Amino acid sequence: MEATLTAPHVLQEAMVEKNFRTENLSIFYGTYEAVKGISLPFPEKTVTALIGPSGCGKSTFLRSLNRMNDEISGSTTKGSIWIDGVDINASGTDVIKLRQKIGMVWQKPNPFYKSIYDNIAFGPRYHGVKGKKALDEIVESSLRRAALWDEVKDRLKDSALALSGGQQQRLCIARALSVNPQILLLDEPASALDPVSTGKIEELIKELKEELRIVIVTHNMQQAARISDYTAYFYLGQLIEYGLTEKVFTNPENSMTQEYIMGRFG
Ligand SMILES: Nc1ncnc2c1ncn2[C@@H]1O[C@H](COP(=O)(O)OP(=O)(O)OP(=O)(O)O)[C@@H](O)[C@H]1O
Repeated sequence: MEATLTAPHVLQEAMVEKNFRTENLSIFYGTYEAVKGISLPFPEKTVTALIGPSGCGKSTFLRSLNRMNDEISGSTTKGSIWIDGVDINASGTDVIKLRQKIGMVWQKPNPFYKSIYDNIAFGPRYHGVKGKKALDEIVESSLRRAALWDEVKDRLKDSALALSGGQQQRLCIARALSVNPQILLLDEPASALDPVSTGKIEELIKELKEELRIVIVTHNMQQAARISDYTAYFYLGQLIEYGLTEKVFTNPENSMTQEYIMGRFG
């Protein structure tokens, strides 16, 4: 397999990107190596799309970036994830603080069984924010940043479960934003949504990247092409190709990437 074709070049970029990158990251389930020695940079103010056929390790890789994979029994990790000069895979990492810095939104909207307000206030309260005024401000600014404020400002005490699927997903993004993360991990955030809601999420991603780094797993090639700056193509746990999205989609270096993008397999 030509899988390592672009690896040296990626490694170089990963070394230049100091603040957020992986280095030879491997992730195992028992003895099965689901992610194989991947080095990837995530530059500031960019969206990086992770694409590839089902089972190639995209979600496993994404989850490892804020150590959510630790929660899966039998999962182990080798290699490094550098954030602000610190390897978060090292022992002694405060994972609660880490997940404050690196928020995650899942495929299926998962609001808490609480009011809209309390969904957003939950994280800040947990991290010690007290007082109605301070919380009110965070709730409003988070909902505004997630482009949901106008739709919910008159019903903040209603259950979050009364919102539509698309609204619930924007609520989950607002909840992630409420603790001021530097990085947002999105695992197929629009795959359960209708085209209008999907469009809103995509617009939101484009706006949010002005403030933070975003890594998104998507099966939707048009979506990856529309919203990402960089694309990484995974196959069987390996990084086959990485580069500027425009280049990967119009002139990929690897024939496997081309086949996948053209919809010939996967
Ligand atoms: N909890 C787990 N226990 C054991 N193996 C797992 C677990 N989760 C994932 N795997 C395996 O690891 C490999 C990568 O799975 P992963 O879900 O990361 O792929 P993916 O590219 O995100 O797939 P999809 O696009 O279908 O979501 C697969 O072979 C999968 O079966």
